[in-house]
Amino acid sequence: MTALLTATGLMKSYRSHPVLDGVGLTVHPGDRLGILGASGAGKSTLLRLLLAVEAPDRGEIHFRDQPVRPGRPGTLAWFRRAVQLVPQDPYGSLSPRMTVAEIIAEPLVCLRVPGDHTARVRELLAAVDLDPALAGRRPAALSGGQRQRVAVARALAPEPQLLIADEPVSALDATVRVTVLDLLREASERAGAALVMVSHDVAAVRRICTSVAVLHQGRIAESGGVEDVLGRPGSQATRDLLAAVPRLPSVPA
Ligand SMILES: Nc1ncnc2c1ncn2[C@@H]1O[C@H](COP(=O)(O)OP(=O)(O)OP(=O)(O)O)[C@@H](O)[C@H]1O
Repeated sequence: MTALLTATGLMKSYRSHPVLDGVGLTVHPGDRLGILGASGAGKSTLLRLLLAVEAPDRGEIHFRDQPVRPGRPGTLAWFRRAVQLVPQDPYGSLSPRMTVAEIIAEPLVCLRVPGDHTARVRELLAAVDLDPALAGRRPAALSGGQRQRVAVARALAPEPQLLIADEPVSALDATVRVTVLDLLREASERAGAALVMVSHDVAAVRRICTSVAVLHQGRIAESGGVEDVLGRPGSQATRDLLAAVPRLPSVPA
């Protein structure tokens, strides 16, 4: 099967301090890959490279065999449509002046998708289990969980092939984390989009991901199927992460 996203030998240093040191990973259609790492492991840096907002010092990223490098505005329009971000903080990431409907339609407007987006917005509200009556509300009138559902709907709007989620539930109350995680899994599955989720939270990765790569001091310490890596950890980095995080209930059958 052709890979969706391939990263090989990614190196990145800031002021001669190496942050990523030869990172490689592959995402196939339908994968849900968790990138796990402690604070400072290089997760956010890797995410910026994968989103092509920053260039690696060395190494390459390909999306469906096409090279991806940040460059002149417009040159990556195809990639900007195919890969969408679900940001970490639903409080900071939604414009307070826009309505829910405007926020969800925003990528379609930015990507100059023609037509009236009302029907698509209604469909996306349903896809993330939000009441259509919320379409005219502004983010301040929503709960944290509802805001993150809006962020997921916005990311799904342009029918992406890959969602990249940056600690998508770390800013939410423990009580809504599980429902938003499950929603992310179900919505990405239904939309046929692969998922890469960056997290320090073993329980979140275990709950919704199919595979995992453990990032430690800028290198992949180990990677593989979620149950293989987290059930039989082969690195101290994974054992330390497992020791640090409380468990969430497992997914109902
Ligand atoms: N733009 C930058 N300039 C200088 N140093 C940076 C920059 N971005 C990241 N770093 C450094 O790179 C290292 C890894 O940071 P990064 O944010 O990628 O880790 P992380 O795994 O996402 O951590 P956290 O979970 O705490 O967000 C840190 O030591 C950080 O200080």
